[in-house]
Amino acid sequence: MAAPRVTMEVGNDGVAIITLINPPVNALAIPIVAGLKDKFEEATSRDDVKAIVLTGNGGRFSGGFDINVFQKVHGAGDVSLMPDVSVELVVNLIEDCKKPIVAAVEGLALGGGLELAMGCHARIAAPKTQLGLPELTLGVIPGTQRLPRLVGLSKAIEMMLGWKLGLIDAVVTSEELLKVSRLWALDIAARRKPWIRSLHRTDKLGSLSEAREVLKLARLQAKKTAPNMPQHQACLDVIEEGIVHGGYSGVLKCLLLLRAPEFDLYEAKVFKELVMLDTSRGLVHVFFAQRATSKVPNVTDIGLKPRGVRKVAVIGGGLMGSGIATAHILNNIYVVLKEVNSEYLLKGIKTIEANVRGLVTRGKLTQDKANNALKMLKGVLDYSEFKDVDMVIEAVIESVPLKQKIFSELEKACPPHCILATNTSTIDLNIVGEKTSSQDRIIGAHFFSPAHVMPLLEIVRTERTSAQVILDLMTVGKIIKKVPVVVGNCTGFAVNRAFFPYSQSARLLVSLGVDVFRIDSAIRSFGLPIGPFQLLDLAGYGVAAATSKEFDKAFPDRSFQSPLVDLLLKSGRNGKANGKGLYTYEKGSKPKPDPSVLPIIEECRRLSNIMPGGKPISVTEKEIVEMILFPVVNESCRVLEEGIVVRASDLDVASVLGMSFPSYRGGIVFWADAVGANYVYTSLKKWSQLYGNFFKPSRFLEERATKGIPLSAPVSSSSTSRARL
Ligand SMILES: C[C@H](O)CC(=O)SCCNC(=O)CCNC(=O)[C@H](O)C(C)(C)COP(=O)(O)OP(=O)(O)OC[C@H]1O[C@@H](n2cnc3c(N)ncnc32)[C@H](O)[C@@H]1OP(=O)(O)O
Repeated sequence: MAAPRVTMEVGNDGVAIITLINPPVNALAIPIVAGLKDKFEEATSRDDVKAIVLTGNGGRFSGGFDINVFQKVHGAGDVSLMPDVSVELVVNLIEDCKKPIVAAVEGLALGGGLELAMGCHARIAAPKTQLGLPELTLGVIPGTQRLPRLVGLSKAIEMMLGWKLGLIDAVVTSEELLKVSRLWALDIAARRKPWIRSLHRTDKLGSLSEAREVLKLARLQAKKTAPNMPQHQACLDVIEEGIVHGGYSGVLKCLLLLRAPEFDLYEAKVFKELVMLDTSRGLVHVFFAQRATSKVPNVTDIGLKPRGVRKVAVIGGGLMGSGIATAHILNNIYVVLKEVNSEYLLKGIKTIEANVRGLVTRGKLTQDKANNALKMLKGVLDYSEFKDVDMVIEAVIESVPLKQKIFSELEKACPPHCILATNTSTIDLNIVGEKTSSQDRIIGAHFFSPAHVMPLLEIVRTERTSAQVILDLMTVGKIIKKVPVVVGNCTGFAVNRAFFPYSQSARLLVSLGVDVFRIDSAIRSFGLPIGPFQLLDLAGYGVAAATSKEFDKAFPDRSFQSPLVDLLLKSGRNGKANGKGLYTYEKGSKPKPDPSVLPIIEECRRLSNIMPGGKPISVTEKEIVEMILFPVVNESCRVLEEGIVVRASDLDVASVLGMSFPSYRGGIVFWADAVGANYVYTSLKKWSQLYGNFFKPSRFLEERATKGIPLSAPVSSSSTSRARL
């Protein structure tokens, strides 16, 4: 790949076209920032240049500042590696330039890319250009000063915290983009169009008291939605600084935030809280980890091309099947939904319609798109439509004989190229396909509920699944906007396997005398959206009892058998499904802890009989979190050792997207390394002595902790002799 560079061409009309070239997204890498400075200086000083157009090569303006530099800053702990974009380039060379500059924007302008465009004196865009300030998702703040001045404070805050607006001067076709931008720049030079420096504008800001009111509401909102992410509040602080003291002061303060070590303690503190904080490290890690999942050795690097998947059959119209069907039709893939009788079929179709309507109600889908999606669905009761399907996803109940029967039938009903996928969350795929001779095209497509919303697709392969089939499913996964993570075949695969101790340790803590609702609250404060017991209510106790059995069977040496779920079921409770769980559920209000469940919990403790000396143990919130999550880290270590995932960061992505582990903590393995393998190991060892084998550290954890090797370091070939991948 050619080195990143910036080019400049001066036309006969006196317009200099400055082009960013750094495929695939024209990220603002250090040489690009330097190149931009050079070219703007040159264009400003050349007499034959009357006006300037800034654009990106290859149909994309810029994906923003080069995130690799963040990683370098985190690695070296040295913030001076960040080049100064905001003042030297955007303010001095672009915004304050003596010649008009127009941004010709196409494809995307994100983060620092959008900031460059906003520093220009006008912006012309091609249709469907994606504009955004995703910096908060990386733990840092965006340029905060120009956007409020260009579009107003409320809209700017909306966009920085995640939404859209209109800050473009004209939208033209791709073909006309450069032509119109050139003319626009010349019009500004000739004063036929206004020469606007966005940092000077105040007309959209409103009065100071209005601004303070908007900021107050935004702060409250950010406190609720992003409680553990300091960058949100910092972003609002810096906006306020610019509104009170002027745009330049705001920009300078942003700069101070980044360059804090040279400045006073306050800035140093804010700086530490943002750029160098674990929040940013975690989020940047997840960004790259997510992209790494699309690189699977011996699948994506052997020259295979994905085959098109146009028609998919889904077997089973229950919650999972209808969610899976919804995900496909929303992305233009034709779906045949098969059920065993018309009553179940109708129910499945109604669920799909409700899924689609729900997206329209929440403003996530237009009515037109919803109608088109529903046209892509056909319900059937037999296999006659299966003769030309490219993939089948079986999503029936977890019954081995039923799945085996279905796969034998599929072998006869489907064309030979058809991918045969199962959505099982626990059953060994070799057993599912045992009665067929199509093991090479049998694969796990493990969706997470609700399947049309949750972003993770766990792709489970066996030793016999062909690379082509894996690649095809990865490609479909991306088309239906999931993040596919390829994993090996074992009980629970990667996510449920690593997280089975999560609910078990929560129940163990209850048996040791810790309050159910305190446990949920500690886990929520840590950053998961709901605690293990609210999750239990949501999933339903039947599901919990069934999956617990699978794990008890597979891992009897380290499974904690709590009587809690059985006792709850016996008392007529089934969680959210019947409105009677550990929480009470009333329409329109949040679930509330149900005090009438306390006698059941007392009975559970009596039956477990594990409280030391018969008295509840005393633990801090931090200990609660650790006693629940360190066993998850421990099982993750086994997943890593057995080669169930390609790389440790795949488990990070899977934990974030499948279990809602907080992304700003970087995922389960990244977090464990941040806490320290040795601390995890010694804590587990201590608890295993006090409370038994459930906490016993795995061999892998012990070895890494005692040798001081990070858990995320690649597993050596000798220890992956039993590798599944
Ligand atoms: C000072 C400034 O205000 C601070 C900043 O600008 S911070 C940066 C803000 N920008 C962002 O957060 C954008 C991040 N990028 C994205 O969201 C998406 O990559 C995208 C929407 C630009 C493109 O998505 P898509 O087409 O699906 O391609 P995707 O696979 O994500 O990316 C393609 C490649 O570009 C890389 N890339 C994308 N954006 C990048 C960036 N800003 N810096 C460095 N590399 C980047 C990816 O890592 C990936 O590399 P790989 O092929 O080696 O894995």
